[in-house]
Amino acid sequence: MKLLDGKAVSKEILKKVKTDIDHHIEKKHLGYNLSRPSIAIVMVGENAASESYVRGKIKACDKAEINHKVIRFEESISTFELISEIKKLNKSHFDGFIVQLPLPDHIDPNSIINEISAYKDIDGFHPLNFGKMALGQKSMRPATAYGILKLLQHYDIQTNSQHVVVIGRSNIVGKPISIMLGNDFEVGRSTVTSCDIHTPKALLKEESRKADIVIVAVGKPGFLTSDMIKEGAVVIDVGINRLDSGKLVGDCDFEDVSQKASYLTPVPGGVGPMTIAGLILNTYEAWKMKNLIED
Ligand SMILES: Nc1nc2c(c(=O)[nH]1)N[C@@H](CN(C=O)c1ccc(C(=O)N[C@@H](CCC(=O)O)C(=O)O)cc1)CN2
Ligand SMILES: [Mg+2]
Repeated sequence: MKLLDGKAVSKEILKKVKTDIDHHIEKKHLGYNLSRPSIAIVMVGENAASESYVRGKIKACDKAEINHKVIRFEESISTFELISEIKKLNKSHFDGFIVQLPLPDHIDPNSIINEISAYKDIDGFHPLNFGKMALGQKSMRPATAYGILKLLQHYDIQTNSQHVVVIGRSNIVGKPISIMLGNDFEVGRSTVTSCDIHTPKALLKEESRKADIVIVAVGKPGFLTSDMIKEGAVVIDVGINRLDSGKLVGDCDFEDVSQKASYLTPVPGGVGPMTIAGLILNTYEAWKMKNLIED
């Protein structure tokens, strides 16, 4: 079994984004002195896990030399007030921004995401970007799904004509990765089966045991076991679960699944860092779009 080292691949991507930005700035696109990209990260209330992920995003911005600002609001902010802050950010100098999820229970995330300018939506969650992504058009793409594609590509793992089983259908991971792998692109053209936590276990197992690639994103430690995969399957573990002991684990029974899988993402150090790489790639896209830089 080979580990898919998301930490190392992410590092490589950040380095490349930095040098690509340097290159555009040195070239003085259209005769202008371009400023480096700058982004804002909106955080509402307090959430220890979100704090940790945002620290990761800040570190990544520093590595790629992307300017960043964290904007914090009280847990008690109303939907209306938050939307008015989003409208300000839409008109701001920032090339892009995100609203860190989850939001407090009294705020419907869709009502916020729908207000973000699609041009500044570096999470790729706005319906316009999601729709473009689904249609196979150029767009900002949901970062985790984008990161997974980059990881598969880095390790030369074929997706063409492969049977992929995705377990989980969240808007931020399961749904977009199912669509992207089903699209008609080189990293795509898969036969995708979409399952979730409600799929009867016997049916799920019947499907997942046929899969060349299993992507699990259900948020349940130990959910995927070796009897649910075929020998040599590629397993992408999107789960990030903190046990009472403080240990971070994914959705796979790691020891068990590693006996049978050909490739497996560790947790931590697998998909998590690739999510951040996806965000940085989207930032670079948004910056190029704003400055009319073509590829
Ligand atoms: N606005 C968004 N909110 C959320 C997203 C998102 O893409 N946009 N995704 C997740 C959380 N997430 C990014 O925000 C995220 C999760 C995990 C990691 C990561 O690097 N994990 C590390 C471990 C980190 C730790 O020790 O706590 C790893 O797996 O190695 C990065 C980003 C939900 N919200
Ligand atoms: Mg097959």
